[in-house]
Amino acid sequence: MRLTRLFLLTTGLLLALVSSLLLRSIWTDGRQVAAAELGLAAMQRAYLAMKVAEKASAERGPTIPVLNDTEPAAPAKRARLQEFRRATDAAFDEALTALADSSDAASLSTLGQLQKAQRELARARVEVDRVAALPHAQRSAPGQRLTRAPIDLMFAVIDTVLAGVTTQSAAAETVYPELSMPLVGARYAAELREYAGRLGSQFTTPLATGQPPGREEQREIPLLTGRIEQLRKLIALQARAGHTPAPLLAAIADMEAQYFAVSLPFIEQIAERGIAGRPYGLDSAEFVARYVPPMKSIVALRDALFAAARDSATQRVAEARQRMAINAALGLAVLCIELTVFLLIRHRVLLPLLRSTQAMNAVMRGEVVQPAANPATLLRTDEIGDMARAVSALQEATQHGRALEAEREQLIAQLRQASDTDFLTGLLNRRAFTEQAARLIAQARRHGWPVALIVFDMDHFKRINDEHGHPAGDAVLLATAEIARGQVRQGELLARHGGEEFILLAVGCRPDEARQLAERLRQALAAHPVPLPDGAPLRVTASFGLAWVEARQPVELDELYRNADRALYHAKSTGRNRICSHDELRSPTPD
Ligand SMILES: Nc1nc2c(ncn2[C@@H]2O[C@H](COP(=O)(O)OP(=O)(O)OP(=O)(O)O)[C@@H](O)[C@H]2O)c(=O)[nH]1
Repeated sequence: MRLTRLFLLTTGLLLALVSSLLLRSIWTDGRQVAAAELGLAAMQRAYLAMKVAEKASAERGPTIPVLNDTEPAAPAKRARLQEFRRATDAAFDEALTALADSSDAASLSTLGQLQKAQRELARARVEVDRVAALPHAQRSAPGQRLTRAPIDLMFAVIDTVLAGVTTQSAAAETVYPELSMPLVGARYAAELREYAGRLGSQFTTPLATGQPPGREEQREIPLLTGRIEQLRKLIALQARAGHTPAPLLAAIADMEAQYFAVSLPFIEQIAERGIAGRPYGLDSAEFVARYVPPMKSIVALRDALFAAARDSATQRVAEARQRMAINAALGLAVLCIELTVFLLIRHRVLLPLLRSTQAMNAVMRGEVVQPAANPATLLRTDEIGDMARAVSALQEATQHGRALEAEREQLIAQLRQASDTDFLTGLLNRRAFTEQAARLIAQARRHGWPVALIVFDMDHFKRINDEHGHPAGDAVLLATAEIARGQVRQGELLARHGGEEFILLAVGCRPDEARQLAERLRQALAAHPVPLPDGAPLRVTASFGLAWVEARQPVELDELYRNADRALYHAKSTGRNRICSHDELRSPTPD
């Protein structure tokens, strides 16, 4: 796998891992926040239901004086009762509205329970009003217990409301179990408030009538006192479990000081007197004035428990939100670092590596290449800088070597050409001619081609040198070479054979064509006077010796040359500026 790909892959995997861890953590915190918010909302609805219980319980306070009133329809007592009833109704309205706004199953169930309690309360109130309208003598007739029945109906209302409270509290605990402790405590406090109220209610009729408590009251009082003590212990247990905030401890201490240290002993004393048939020593109004206010400490404890639950949940929500924010920021930072590291490694390692590799490949292919690294990379002091410098040095050394090689080859070519070429005329020299002619003759031999050889020599050349000087002789040789080169065709080999003698080999050339070629050369030379260095034209001629072999005849260069040379000699000796062929030498001369 290529490094770039491997690096991309590992970076991607790392990113995926970090992102999934972060997302998981954010998702967990998000769920906790959502659960806490749901739990808080459910707890608030439970609190509203407890307020209903509190108000409906408090409504019994002004109900009992109205029921026991000696003077029916006493306006002040009636007005007070109406005021308490309105408070209960308002508490019902608030709780029912909140429950109706929430669509979960627990809220619907609690809504049903509170609506049932509302109907029960309506019936209880009707009963209260009916009994209160009866003549006093009828209401207070011993054994009739007419005033007790409506109060029992009101107790039933509280039981129904508390069932709703339990449903709603359980819902809050289910979605957010951390609320469990304070909510249970608050429920105990609400129950304690109710039972404390009921305990007080046992005495209002006996106190109003000055009678000892009836059989029913005597049975209820120890039951209620026992339940109250039980709730006290449960609340104390709740308070001892885990960390209890200072305001909560203060509320418990306040309840102990006000209700348990004062009100409860007071009520036990009243009960004792009543059961013993002794005078109570206070009327119903005085009893209410002493017994009811300390009960506020129980409600205060309930509210303190709610506040503790709310604070704890709110704090956890804030902590979870903070964690989410920190995790998101951390995640973003990790992503940025990952990306930066990736770009840095790509820019500082992978790209220089790639460029160096490309440079080395190009060097191997012998291509002209761009620099192996940019100037900044070459200045680096790390390993990549070392590598870039090494590759760059290799590149330079290779380029230098190549330049030397090219120079050497050029030199060899020049030397080869110089060794093959006649320095004066630029034609092939004798050695090169012999070499190349041997190859051509071998080729002609293989194919059975005819071959012709023409040897020509300048006439009276010594005289030219002698009369016009050696440079003039050189000029004549040069001009002769030029003229001859103009007559030569592809495949014909022309050379300066030595001194003022030239040689021309024509492969695939028949005898008649060879003679025509020699004639063209002779005429061309004769027709072109050579301009001497002093400017004067000089007419020059040459004599030609011609030899050949017919097609498919054995051919040897040496033999051909000997024949052509003899023919040339003959041409010289028979007048010069003429062509003589070897066959003429063989044929008998006319004279
Ligand atoms: N200028 C010059 N002269 C050369 C060169 N090579 C040979 N010669 C001269 O060519 C002359 C050849 O003379 P000869 O062999 O006597 O022949 P010739 O004078 O041409 O007489 P024929 O061949 O009989 O017509 C000599 O004087 C050589 O010195 C050369 O490269 N340059």
